[in-house]
Amino acid sequence: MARAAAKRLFSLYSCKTRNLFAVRNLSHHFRPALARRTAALQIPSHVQLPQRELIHFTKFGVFPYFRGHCFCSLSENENITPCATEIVENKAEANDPDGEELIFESEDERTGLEEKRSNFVEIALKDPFDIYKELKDASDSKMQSRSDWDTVNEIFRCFCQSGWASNQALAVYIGASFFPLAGRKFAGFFKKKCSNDLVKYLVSVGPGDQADKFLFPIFVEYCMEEFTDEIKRFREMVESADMTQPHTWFPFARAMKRKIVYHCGPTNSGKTYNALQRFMEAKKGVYCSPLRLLAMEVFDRVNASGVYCSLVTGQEKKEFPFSNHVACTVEMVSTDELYEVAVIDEIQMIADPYRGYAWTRALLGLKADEIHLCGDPSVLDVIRKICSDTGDELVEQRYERFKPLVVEAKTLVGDLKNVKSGDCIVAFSRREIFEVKLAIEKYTKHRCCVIYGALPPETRRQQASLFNEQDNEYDILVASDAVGMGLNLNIRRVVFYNLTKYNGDKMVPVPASQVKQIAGRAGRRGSRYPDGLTTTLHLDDLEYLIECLKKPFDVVKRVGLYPFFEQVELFAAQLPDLKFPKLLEKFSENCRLDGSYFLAQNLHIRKIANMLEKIKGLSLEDRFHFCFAPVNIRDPKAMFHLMKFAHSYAQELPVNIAMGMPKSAARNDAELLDLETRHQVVSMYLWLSNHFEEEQFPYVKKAESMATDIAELLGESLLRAFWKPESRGAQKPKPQEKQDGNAQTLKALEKEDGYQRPMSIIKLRQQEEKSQTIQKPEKVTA
Ligand SMILES: Nc1ncnc2c1ncn2[C@@H]1O[C@H](COP(=O)(O)OP(=O)(O)OP(=O)(O)O)[C@@H](O)[C@H]1O
Repeated sequence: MARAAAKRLFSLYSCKTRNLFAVRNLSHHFRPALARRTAALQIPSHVQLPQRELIHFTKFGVFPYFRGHCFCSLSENENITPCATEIVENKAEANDPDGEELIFESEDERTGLEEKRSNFVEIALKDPFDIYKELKDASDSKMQSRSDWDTVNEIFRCFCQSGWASNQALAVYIGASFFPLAGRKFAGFFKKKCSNDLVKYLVSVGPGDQADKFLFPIFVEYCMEEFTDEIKRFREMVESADMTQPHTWFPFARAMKRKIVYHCGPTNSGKTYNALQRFMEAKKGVYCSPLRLLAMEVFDRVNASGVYCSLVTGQEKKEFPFSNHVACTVEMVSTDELYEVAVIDEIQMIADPYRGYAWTRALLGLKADEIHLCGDPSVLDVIRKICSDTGDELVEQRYERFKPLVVEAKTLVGDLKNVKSGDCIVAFSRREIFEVKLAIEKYTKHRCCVIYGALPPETRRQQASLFNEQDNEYDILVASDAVGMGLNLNIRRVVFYNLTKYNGDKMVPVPASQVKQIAGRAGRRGSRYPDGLTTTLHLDDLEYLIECLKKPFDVVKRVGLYPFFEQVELFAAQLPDLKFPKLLEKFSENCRLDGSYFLAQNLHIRKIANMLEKIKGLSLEDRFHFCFAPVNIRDPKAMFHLMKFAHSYAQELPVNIAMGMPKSAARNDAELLDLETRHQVVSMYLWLSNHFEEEQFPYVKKAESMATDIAELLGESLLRAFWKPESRGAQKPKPQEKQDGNAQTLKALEKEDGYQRPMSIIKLRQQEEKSQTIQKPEKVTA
């Protein structure tokens, strides 16, 4: 009866938009306890502790805690105040139309428990606060039987190890690392003071979930009295890592009435063209690019059209006198300047796990009357949501491709001899790119230009213009996914050499959005090939290509966010003894985000932070900024130079490039790799000179000229490249070997009459999966 009454106390609502849980119909019995707890804790609303599923409602203790994204808070008059306006009834409510009853466990569980607890209803339903008070006031407990005592010990052992309780405890600011100790102290206190009835009740329940749920609210009462300092410290730490309202970080932008225009459509549909028209018309404008290369293209294009424009990237600043326009990389955009028009290109990259935060910062922080976003529709929903938070007006403009992309069903039937002038062969590793180039140049009359990510933008541009020009023999382009963005290319047909790539761990199919972006490079309005074609080398991959092209864009729900240095500094003040890498780790663990954001992946940053630990004399701010230097963390030579730069900087010595300049173009792949690394080192030097005190980087001019020379040498080397590729350091496994030990290597497939890639990896995977499912019954029979 009492239990039924207790259960009638609550019902859950969830907010469709924010997964919000709110409490209603609180009984008079429980309301004061609830109010007391929430008020004492001052639990803020709209919070999410990352990767944690937090507290729901404890069985009898009514804790207004949260799950998923948010939880509710109490207003001063003790009514439950939902944290969002749009409250929609959830499943629990549907089960319980009157909002009268909340089912906590299955019918069977409940019946079992009812029986088990029939003798202990009083204890089970008692306010945990009262139980705690009784324990506190009690004299030491009486002797219990050996077996009861063993059970109680086991119950507390389970409680202290309970992931559920540890997670729930976060909501009352008991950190995961402190929880086991707090649990043990609580166990000691409880066992010392508990009454016979309590012991009997616990023994009847036994170790496990039910006991944990019974003990937890009492544990909270205990902690709130015993560990006020620890709770305060943890709360302050969590609050200093609060990233729940990033739009409030930019009060000036919030004070403006901004108009956001979303140019939404596939590649090659004229989005950027239209946005740039507005940019050039404006009195003052900024263009934010995902790549240095694209910023350079826009810089050249806009200046060529008679509008003075400056260029700002991490590595260079080319300021045109009297220019009111600037083309920059998105990370470099100023949120202090006032602009009439801003363009943020490739806005879908706002969801990029590593760099997305830079787009978020630009979108939230730009002080521009008009902001033009260009990109595919995948992030449209989340942009709508962000605009509603910021109060900006959003205008959506839809685009279609000028001419549809046509899939060639014939494919190259596995033979690179079938390439034609104007083809771009796309492969997803450097090794494959050079293998393809080698094969094409060996078996056909065509010559190849090459574009991949490790090449400097200058070299990529040089290769692109060589390919675009008609009066030379370089009529084939072999490229990585780097071709998907930023270059104006006259591509007739995009041919996918394969459709899998290494993700740092294993070979995976290339995501559909990336396939679309790359395939979309074929055919360009106003170019030699206005109609675009795409196909695969291998017939087996065609199906996947068509599937990707047909697939609608995935809807992205969250965008990247990363703290500013000031936030990390504030957080560091709470944990003064922690080393920087540990600090970053702690921040990631404890930061709170609203449901529209995720914390950017910071593996790269943490790896550099770890290496910097060996260097003494760097301030926290220096360490933070060094971590963003553009370096390939898998290239030990480049990492070595970064450490050297940091070391000199910490010693307050002039930072020297300390690297020789190669005399000639590369004669083999090892030399080509070396040139790539050298360019990276010089580029890093330039980046550091732009981000740290200039006086400490006196060799900027030298670095600039080295960068130009190395880029030229790289270009020359690529034209001569007629060798087998080598690996850089610990390389990825060869795709075929990784997927199928029996598969022939690429080399073995070089046939006398042409060059064939081994069988499609996607096909191989499907075959493997099929054979596994066929084999399964055999295993069962065996
Ligand atoms: N109105 C126009 N007049 C002349 N040329 C145009 C026009 N619109 C677009 N173009 C040209 O068409 C090509 C594709 O346009 P644009 O780069 O703007 O497309 P996009 O949708 O932004 O594609 P992507 O996402 O690949 O950059 C460009 O070469 C551009 O100069």
